[in-house]
Amino acid sequence: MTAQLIDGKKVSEKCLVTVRECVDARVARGLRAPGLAVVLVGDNPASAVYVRNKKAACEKVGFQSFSYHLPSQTSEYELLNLINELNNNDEIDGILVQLPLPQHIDGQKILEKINPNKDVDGFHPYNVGRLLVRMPLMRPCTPKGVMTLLKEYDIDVKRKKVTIVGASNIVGRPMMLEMLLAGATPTICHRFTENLADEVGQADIVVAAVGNPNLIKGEWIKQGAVVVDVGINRLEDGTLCGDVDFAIAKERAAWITPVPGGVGPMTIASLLENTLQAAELSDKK
Ligand SMILES: NC(=O)C1=CN([C@@H]2O[C@H](COP(=O)(O)OP(=O)(O)OC[C@H]3O[C@@H](n4cnc5c(N)ncnc54)[C@H](OP(=O)(O)O)[C@@H]3O)[C@@H](O)[C@H]2O)C=CC1
Ligand SMILES: Nc1nc(=O)c2c([nH]1)NC[C@@H]1CN(c3ccc(C(=O)N[C@@H](CCC(=O)O)C(=O)O)cc3)C=[N+]21
Ligand SMILES: [Mg+2]
Repeated sequence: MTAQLIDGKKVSEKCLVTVRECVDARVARGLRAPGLAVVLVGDNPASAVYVRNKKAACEKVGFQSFSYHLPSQTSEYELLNLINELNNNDEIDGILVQLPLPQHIDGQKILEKINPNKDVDGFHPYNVGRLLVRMPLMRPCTPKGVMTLLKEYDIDVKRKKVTIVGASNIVGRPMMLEMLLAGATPTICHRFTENLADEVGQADIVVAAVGNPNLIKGEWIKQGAVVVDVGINRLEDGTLCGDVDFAIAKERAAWITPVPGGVGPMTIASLLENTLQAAELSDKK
């Protein structure tokens, strides 16, 4: 079997058109365009690229974007103060603090300072808890993007065995909660999981989110499975690849996401959807 490609770039563009239409309709009704604040601390080159992409996406859909680029020696106190200002700024509907933060700043403390209604990343424990108890509000962007992508290709997750490899707060764990909410039976694997090959081999749907190129061998994939590769790894020659051995996996899977052009663009699309949702929430107040 040769897998069909899941085109995240194409689906993300469709999502952006929908967001754009909603923004135009808001503005026509005399409402503000949604505003997104992106905060970057330090000079991580990868982070700078992502922040640029987010800004460009904001412009495409007609959002107002606010950028804050702070030096790497910014104190935790100064960053908390900035977030306080952004929480109180009525032109700002969404706040995104780019991760990772420098070592001397407690990332969890920063995320908890963000007003949960403006937490468009969905990383605040309040929003994670809402997803856990089946009352999602702001849903973490990458897992939400994966669910949108599967839905767009009519890939039903209900009753399916889903193996998620990687258990981070920003991808693996919320991915598990999304799958559970959608009626799948998720298994989540991490560093201490024994027999990773067996866990992957039993899955109808595999979601890889580790950050280790080719950790997942193509031969592990069950015939006809769906492979969603969240991993983004930059190789020495400058090219990007995922966590799954794509060439072999695609000869076994029914569906597979490429890297780039798979989950990455969907993360940005979800971010814009969440920011629009946050603006709509604040209209009601
Ligand atoms: N496409 C997109 O939009 C996005 C892509 N990414 C990419 O996804 C990948 C994961 O990101 P993120 O979740 O932030 O990464 P983290 O490093 O925070 O988490 C990685 C997870 O993988 C687990 N892990 C590490 N080694 C192994 C192993 N050998 N076997 C099984 N599990 C292992 C870790 O386990 P433990 O918990 O035990 O340490 C951890 O749970 C990265 O490549 C990142 O660039 C991230 C965000 C968005
Ligand atoms: N607060 C916060 N929120 C995040 O959502 C967040 C973060 N911090 N820190 C870093 C990770 C990583 N991440 C990506 C987003 C888009 C692409 C993306 O658009 N990728 C494209 C191309 C990437 C490229 O060409 O470099 C693709 O896969 O096709 C990738 C990775 C969001 N993250
Ligand atoms: Mg994300």
